[in-house]
Amino acid sequence: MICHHFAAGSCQSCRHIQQPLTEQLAAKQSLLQQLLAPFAAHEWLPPVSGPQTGFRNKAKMVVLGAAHQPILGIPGPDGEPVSLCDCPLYPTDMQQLLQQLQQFVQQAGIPPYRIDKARGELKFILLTRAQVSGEFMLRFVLRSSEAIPRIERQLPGLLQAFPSIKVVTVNLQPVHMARLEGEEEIWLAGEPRLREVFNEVPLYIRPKSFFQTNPVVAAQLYQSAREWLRPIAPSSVWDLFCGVGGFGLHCANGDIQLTGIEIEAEAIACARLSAQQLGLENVNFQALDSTDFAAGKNATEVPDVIIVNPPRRGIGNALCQQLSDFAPAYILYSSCNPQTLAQDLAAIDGYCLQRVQLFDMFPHTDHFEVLALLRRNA
Ligand SMILES: C[S@@+](CC[C@H](N)C(=O)[O-])C[C@H]1O[C@@H](n2cnc3c(N)ncnc32)[C@H](O)[C@@H]1O
Ligand code: SF4
Repeated sequence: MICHHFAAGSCQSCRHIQQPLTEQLAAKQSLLQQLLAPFAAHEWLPPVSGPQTGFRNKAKMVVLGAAHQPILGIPGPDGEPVSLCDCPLYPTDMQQLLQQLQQFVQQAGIPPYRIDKARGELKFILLTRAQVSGEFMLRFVLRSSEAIPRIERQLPGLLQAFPSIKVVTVNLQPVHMARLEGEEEIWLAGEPRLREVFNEVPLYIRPKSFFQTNPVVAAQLYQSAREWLRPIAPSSVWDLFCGVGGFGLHCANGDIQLTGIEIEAEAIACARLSAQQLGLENVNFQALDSTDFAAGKNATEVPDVIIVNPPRRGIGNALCQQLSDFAPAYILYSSCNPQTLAQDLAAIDGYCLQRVQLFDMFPHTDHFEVLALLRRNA
């Protein structure tokens, strides 16, 4: 695939973009097979991939340049700002809105934050798109509340030009060089959350909750989890690191007792709303640390299936030990990091690797998602 930013050397985020997708997939599959070789999987399903372009639903733009000429993108290799509003990973309507937002910042006269001088106001613009509707959630990450009146003055014009913007917030990040977002989120306009739908399951995106960034592939991942668990017919399921509930809600039906555990309270609020809309009553979503939750349970409370979908660091030794002790009939592990997946599999005792499938959630990069089903040894 061609990306003129990559070809010019101004953005190198997609290391493999010039390689055909089939070759990229073959390399990922081969690495995964190598890492999981010690576990002798019974069944390897073929990799799942989605479109090569326009697949990403989330843009995190650094705001660079000056107030009279802001640029949304990244600092280039020579330190000069590079506008990534036309990055081909985003759908066309999202690219158009990013262009418009670049103008919006200029018209509102909001000075971009300068890391070198620790001066200015606007640090990032975060834009998320719902695939089902083409609606957007727009967030401004600011150093302070000083620029909010300027945003509010220009906002009605923007919302009129782009009625598909449904949620607008400001996130305050007063700390210099700190992580992307701060604690405080201020709602400016529209609705409290963005609605997405995968496989007829409503899912909600709120400012601070994690959401999968490749909707086409994520929908297939959740659907596969649902299909893999169907013949097992569990009566109870835990979904640990559940986020807004995608895995658990896909597997739930009126008969399954579902418990979802996630550290972010906003994500749990979304999961509860989805469950309510699906009319599911046997569900219990709680904002807790997964390891602490498991530590508070005893062997009589263990479900038939435990789903885990941790961040890149994996589930860690303590939770691996707890899973080994609990010994549920099945563990369904969805991982975005095959290295920590392999470490965790080695630390879980008493299981065989029944099925594995690669989901190419992050084309053109080294990253991918893996779904692995573990069955308790007889
Ligand atoms: C890879 S995301 C998966 C989310 C969800 N399963 C999905 O499909 O969207 C990992 C999630 O784990 C949550 N998380 C991180 N550390 C956690 C912890 N110690 N206990 C529970 N959840 C945690 C994050 O907030 C994030 O939502
Ligand atoms: S992130 Fe976008 S602009 Fe950068 S290399 Fe990838 S496709 Fe090109």
